[in-house]
Amino acid sequence: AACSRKNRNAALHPLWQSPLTIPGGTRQSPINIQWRDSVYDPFLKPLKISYDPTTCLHIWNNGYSFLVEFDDSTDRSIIVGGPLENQYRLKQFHFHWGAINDWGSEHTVDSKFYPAELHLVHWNAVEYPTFEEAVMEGNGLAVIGVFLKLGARHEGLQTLVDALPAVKHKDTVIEFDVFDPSCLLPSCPDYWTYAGSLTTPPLTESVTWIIKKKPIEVDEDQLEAFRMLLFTSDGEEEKRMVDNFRPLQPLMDRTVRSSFQ
Ligand SMILES: COc1ccc(/C(C)=C/C(=O)O)cc1
Ligand SMILES: [Zn+2]
Repeated sequence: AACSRKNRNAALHPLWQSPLTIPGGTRQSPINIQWRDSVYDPFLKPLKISYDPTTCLHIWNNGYSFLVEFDDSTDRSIIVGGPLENQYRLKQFHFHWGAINDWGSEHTVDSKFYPAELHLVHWNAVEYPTFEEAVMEGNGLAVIGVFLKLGARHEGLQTLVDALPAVKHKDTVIEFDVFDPSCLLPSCPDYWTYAGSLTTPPLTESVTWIIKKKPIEVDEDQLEAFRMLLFTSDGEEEKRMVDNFRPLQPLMDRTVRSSFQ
């Protein structure tokens, strides 16, 4: 008799209709960073960041977040050092945030959520010819994560916030041709680093994560500006773009290293 195949649907994430867990995944992101379990690595170098503000191109609402995308055809905006063996080119940055200030970040520190998290996505253009190919390789990407906490207004972020109404709907783009993302980094050099993955499809295990220890401060109006964006296209029933973060993933056989004692 034909064997009956139990049709067990893997849990699907409401946002992307894609599996929450990657079969065979051993290095998925995000994770909780347990401060006392992180291991100080004295051989970690300082992270060197050099961005050329004129490589900024545009802001795009891709229906999941808003991406600020950069011209990555040359090595004008790069990071090097830290845990990285090569230099990596800046491709885009984006954020994850909640409907309210109690949650929104993807990573947590000692199980604490921040209201939002910035991801600066870089790729290994030394070893791979295109971003798309780097996305598929274990050392293909390096993402700097910066936590956002509620506090003083962030003047550098405000120029970005002022442009958001122009990309309210999914698949809208606005030219944004001068911006220096280093203004969004905390001055403290301390970071954690671990081997992980993308947190949206294709969820590939290609990311060296560099999570800054110190958050930056933004004010309530700036977080509210994120929350007035829409997941939906113009003309569709409006769905506010909020809670666009992936659930925490198991640490499995990984150690989080710290650049500080
Ligand atoms: C090739 O298609 C891609 C889609 C998304 C991404 C990223 C950078 C996802 C994430 O930020 O988690 C990369 C490639
Ligand atoms: Zn992200």
